[in-house]
Amino acid sequence: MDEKLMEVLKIIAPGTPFREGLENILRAKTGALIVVGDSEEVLGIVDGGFNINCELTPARLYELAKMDGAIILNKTADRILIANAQLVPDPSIASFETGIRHRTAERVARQTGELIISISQRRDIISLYYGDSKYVLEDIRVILSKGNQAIQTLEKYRSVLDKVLNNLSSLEFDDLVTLADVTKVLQRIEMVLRIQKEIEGYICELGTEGRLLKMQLEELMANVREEGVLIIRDYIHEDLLAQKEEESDKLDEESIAEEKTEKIEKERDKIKKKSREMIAEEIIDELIDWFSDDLLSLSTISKALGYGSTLNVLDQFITPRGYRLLRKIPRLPMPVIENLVQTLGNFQRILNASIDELDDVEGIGEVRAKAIKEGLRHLRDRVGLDKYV
Ligand SMILES: Nc1ncnc2c1ncn2[C@@H]1O[C@H](COP(=O)(O)OP(=O)(O)OP(=O)(O)O)[C@@H](O)[C@H]1O
Repeated sequence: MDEKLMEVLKIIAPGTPFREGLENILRAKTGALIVVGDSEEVLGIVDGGFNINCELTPARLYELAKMDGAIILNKTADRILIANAQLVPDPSIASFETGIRHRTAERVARQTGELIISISQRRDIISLYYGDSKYVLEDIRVILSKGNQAIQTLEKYRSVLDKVLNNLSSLEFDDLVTLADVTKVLQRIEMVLRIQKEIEGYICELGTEGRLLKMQLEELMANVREEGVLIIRDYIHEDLLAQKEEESDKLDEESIAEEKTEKIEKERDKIKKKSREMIAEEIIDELIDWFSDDLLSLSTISKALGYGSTLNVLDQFITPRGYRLLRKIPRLPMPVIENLVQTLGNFQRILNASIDELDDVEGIGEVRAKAIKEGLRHLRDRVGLDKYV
């Protein structure tokens, strides 16, 4: 579902007075033609009508729809501005609709870029026209049942994802991860994110009726994206990271003056740390976009991480930097994790470091060093236990 449609659906979501008015018109079978927006383009093609300028209530909208002609609302659809208006769009604009009402709606949408709603008198449907697009509203019950089905699918996918994530953790502790393991987990994460997008579309269309679905979705999606981003940060190839950092550095140079004052250097450091996170975020979004046509293949994912895409590349062993597992240790802030990874290099070295070695890292004192050791031990035990659940 595209962003524009999401916006449009929010305006007429169930629970709003506007939607209630539309449903009343639909039931009464009077038909209607409603323009949402009073831009100059719209006013330029309005002929006649009564100026009303009152707050939109379901009853008022319903009563006014009994009159011939179109109703013009403000952009946020909470005021009725004009009723009984004749719309005169440019007749040379192509329209593929048959009835005059729908033809007018399509033409006005194309000409003005506003949202036009047409309710058919004979057929029980509400059609939305925005720009060059058209969307026919479905019955809420149908969308609810689609949404519930999607949630059930998501539940299954999520439980498989939890297993593969735990399996990855276990391999990471044993230093036995291959690129294939990493790409399989990312593939699973992308599947889950894709279903999430679909359900968000339903929630948007359902308005207040989608509350329960929204709560279920939030619970099921807890941490999924974050885990994906951390996995990418753990495994993105050094060369790709360096290349992407160089690209974003160039952009920064344009925005930060060239003076080498200490403050600016610090600022730069902050941007650099932030940009690493952003690089991972970008990759995860890229993967969702690619995913829309096809099941994302493991070699495509490995390529996105900066490794080759040949088959045997997937068999190679790789060691994570450690962001994801370290993030699970309570009260260990991200800047400290960043220092750990920068100083010690990778997860195995962090795992096997002595208290003294950990103590030497910036931001870590003896107490914290012990807490890290303890945290990693707990985590390892938990990962081992979860393997058998
Ligand atoms: N240019 C227009 N400006 C304002 N209102 C219009 C315009 N064209 C049609 N309408 C409204 O649409 C009503 C129905 O027109 P018509 O029966 O030709 O449409 P239709 O597309 O067949 O719609 P339906 O599916 O509801 O029958 C008109 O009575 C009028 O209120």
